[in-house]
Amino acid sequence: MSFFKKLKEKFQSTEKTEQVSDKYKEGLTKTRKSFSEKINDLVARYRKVDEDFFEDLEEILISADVGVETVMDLIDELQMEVKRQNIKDTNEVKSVISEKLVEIYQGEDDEEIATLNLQEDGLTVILFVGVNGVGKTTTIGKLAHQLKEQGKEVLLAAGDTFRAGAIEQLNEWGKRVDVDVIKHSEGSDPAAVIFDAIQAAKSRNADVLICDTAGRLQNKVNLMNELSKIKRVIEREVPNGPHEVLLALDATTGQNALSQAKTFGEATNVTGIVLTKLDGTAKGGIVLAIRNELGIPVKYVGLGEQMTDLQQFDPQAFVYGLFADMMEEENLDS
Ligand SMILES: Nc1nc2c(ncn2[C@@H]2O[C@H](COP(=O)(O)OP(=O)(O)OP(=O)(O)O)[C@@H](O)[C@H]2O)c(=O)[nH]1
Repeated sequence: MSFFKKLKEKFQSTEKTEQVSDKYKEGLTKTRKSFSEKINDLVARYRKVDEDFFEDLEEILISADVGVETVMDLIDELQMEVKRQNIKDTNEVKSVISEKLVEIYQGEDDEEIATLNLQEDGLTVILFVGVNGVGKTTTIGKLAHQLKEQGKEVLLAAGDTFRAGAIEQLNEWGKRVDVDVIKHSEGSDPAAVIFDAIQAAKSRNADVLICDTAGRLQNKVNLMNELSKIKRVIEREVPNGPHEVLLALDATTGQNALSQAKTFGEATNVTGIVLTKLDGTAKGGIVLAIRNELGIPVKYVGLGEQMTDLQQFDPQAFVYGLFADMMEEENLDS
C-alpha cells in the first residue's frame, strides 16, 4: 500500500483522527501551499527521476527550512528507495518523499508521538524556558487548559519576574483557563516563586505545576545561573523533578530558532521543544531540522491562536498536513 493511502486511511478513519488531521491541515496551509506548488512543478518539469530531479528537490527542501544535514540524509534515503523500488515516474516519488520524511523524523524511535513525562502518582513539575515573545505564556495557558480538560489539577508559577508585565499576562491566562497562579512581585527572586509554588502545589495535592521563566538570552551567564538555581530548588523539593524542561521556539524565526535552542541546551537540559506559530510560516520544515540537528523531540506545535490549536506533535499528521492536497488529487484506490 502506498504511504499516501496509509496516511489517508489513518487520518480519515475516525472523528478523532480527522479532527487532528484537520488541525494540521489548516495550521500548515502556508507551508503546504508553497511546498505543494514547488513539488508539483518539479514533478511536471521532470518526467524521469534523475540526478537533476534530486538536485532541484534538494533546493525545495532547503528553502522550506528542513535543514541542510536533514535534507542530505533525506535525499540519500530517497535515492536508495527509488532504486530499490525501481521507480521511474516522478509522480510516484511524492508518496515516497512523504514516507521518508516521517522516517527521518522518527529515526530509531519506536514511539510515534513524544508524550509528556507525567507522573502517575504525585506532582509533575514542568519548566518552560524560551526567549521573550516566542509565545511561551500563551502556550503555558493552552497546555494548562488541556491538562485541566484531562481532569488534572493544575497550578501555574509566575517565574518570569524579569520582564515587565509577564506576571500579569500569566495571571490573565490563569483566569481565562480557571487555574491558580502563584506569583511574587516584579523583580523578585524567581527561585523563591518556584519554591512557594511547589509548597502550594503539594498542600493542594495538585497533579501538575507549570513554571514560567524569564528568557534572558542576551546574558547567558545570568540565564544559566537563574535556571540552575530554579532547578536546584525543584530537585530538592520534588523527587525526580523537573520532569520536563520544555523550550518554546517560534517557528517563524527559522534558523534563528535553532541557534536559540543550542544556547538553551547549553544552559539547561531541555527535554522537549514546543514549536509555536507554525501556522505563521511557509517554512514548516523547521520541525524536521530541529528534531534532527538537535536530537530533541518536538512535543507540541502551535497551529494557531485558539486554545485547541496547541497539538501534540505527530510526525505522520504533520506529513499529512503537508501533502493533503496531493493526496486528495491522486487516485489512491489502485
Ligand atoms: N498564530 C499563532 N500565534 C501564536 C501561537 N502561539 C502564540 N501566538 C501569539 O504570539 C503572540 C506572543 O505570545 P506571548 O505568549 O504573548 O509571548 P510570550 O512568549 O509570552 O512572551 P514571553 O512570556 O516574554 O516569553 C501572541 O499574540 C500569541 O497569541 C501560535 O501557535 N500561532
